[in-house]
Amino acid sequence: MTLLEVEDLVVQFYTDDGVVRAVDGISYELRAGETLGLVGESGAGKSVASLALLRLIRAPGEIVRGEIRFGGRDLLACSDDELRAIRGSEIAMVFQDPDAALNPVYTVGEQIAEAIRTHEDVSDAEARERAIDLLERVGIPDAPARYADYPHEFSGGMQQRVVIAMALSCDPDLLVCDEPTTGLDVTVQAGILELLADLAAQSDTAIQLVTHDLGIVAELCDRVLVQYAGEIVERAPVEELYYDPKHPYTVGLLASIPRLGDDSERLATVPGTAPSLVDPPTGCRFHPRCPYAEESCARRHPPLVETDTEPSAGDADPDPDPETHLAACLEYTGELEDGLDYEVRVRDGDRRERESNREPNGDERRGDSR
Ligand SMILES: Nc1ncnc2c1ncn2[C@@H]1O[C@H](COP(=O)(O)OP(=O)(O)OP(=O)(O)O)[C@@H](O)[C@H]1O
Ligand code: NI
Repeated sequence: MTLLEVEDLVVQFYTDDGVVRAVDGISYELRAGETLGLVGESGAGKSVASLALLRLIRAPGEIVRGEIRFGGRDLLACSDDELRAIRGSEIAMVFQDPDAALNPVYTVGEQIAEAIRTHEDVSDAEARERAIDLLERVGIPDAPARYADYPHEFSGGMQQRVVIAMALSCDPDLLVCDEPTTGLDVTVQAGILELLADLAAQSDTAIQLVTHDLGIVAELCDRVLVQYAGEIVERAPVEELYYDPKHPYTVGLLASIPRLGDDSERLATVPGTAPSLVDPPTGCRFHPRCPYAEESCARRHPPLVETDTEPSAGDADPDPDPETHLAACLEYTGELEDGLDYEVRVRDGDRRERESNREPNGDERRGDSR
């Protein structure tokens, strides 16, 4: 069942340097209970896209256009009151900095209990009991005693657990996590990720997860969106993205040979720099950095299309199946003359090597890539 549907979302910031189109016409959907990863290098617009879901874009920024349908309502058309009711009860957010999400003058227990009472008519005693249950559920040892502690009495990792407990207090349908473990040390990260993985597996809560970390994506996500310069350039189920990436930018990100189910692996750095969002490159925004760019790439903006069908130069055909592998590259509209030529080597946990070769003219040898 489709839970969230984003259509043609555009977010701009009005700065001294000009109009920054941080999110430029993205469309995607999220089904109940699934975990969707949003990856891409710094400045691609991942956080802005996530904040826009709850209309949390502040001046000098603005949502210029688009639709965000959630459970049948258009969040961009809701009243502020309606939106406030949805925020925290149906959609909850977890950001990178737990410190900023917690109020230093109240105990963590009070804050969680308060979050519960905001959305539900329960007695103080019941709110307290539920808050303690939540603290236990997110792995805070000695929860009844820690209820009365203040945020500064917790470590960063424990604070993030508290934030997640608060986010879960109203059993949201959608949890938006933006770099939830960045800044925490590695062992603490592992604990938080395990918690999120449990949540993803055990509850009906859908998760939209923004991260730089491909190891995290491999571990937690069902599907992945790759964002580049405000646009989605590839969309695929997680295994397909790793074993059979279709967009040259994704191939660049994966160049570090990520290992599925293995330790975290940061995204590789793609040579060149992220383009200006004030005056992005013409045609394909990735073309100045793309090893396969041809003259047409500077002229024609590639639509996000299915990668497995016969190439056609038509416009994007919105496919109702979110599992379909999509990429925005002229290769898939049949407009690239020489085709893509890359090799993806992925070693999985068993150390078996899988290869996927792409040769000029789109003649693809896949080996045992599936
Ligand atoms: N408050 C703001 N004022 C002006 N421009 C902004 C503001 N917030 C974001 N932007 C612009 O939007 C672009 C996208 O920012 P965003 O934070 O979404 O990137 P990101 O993909 O989340 O990057 P990171 O991985 O570093 O978090 C930035 O490059 C910046 O130019
Ligand atoms: Ni961000």
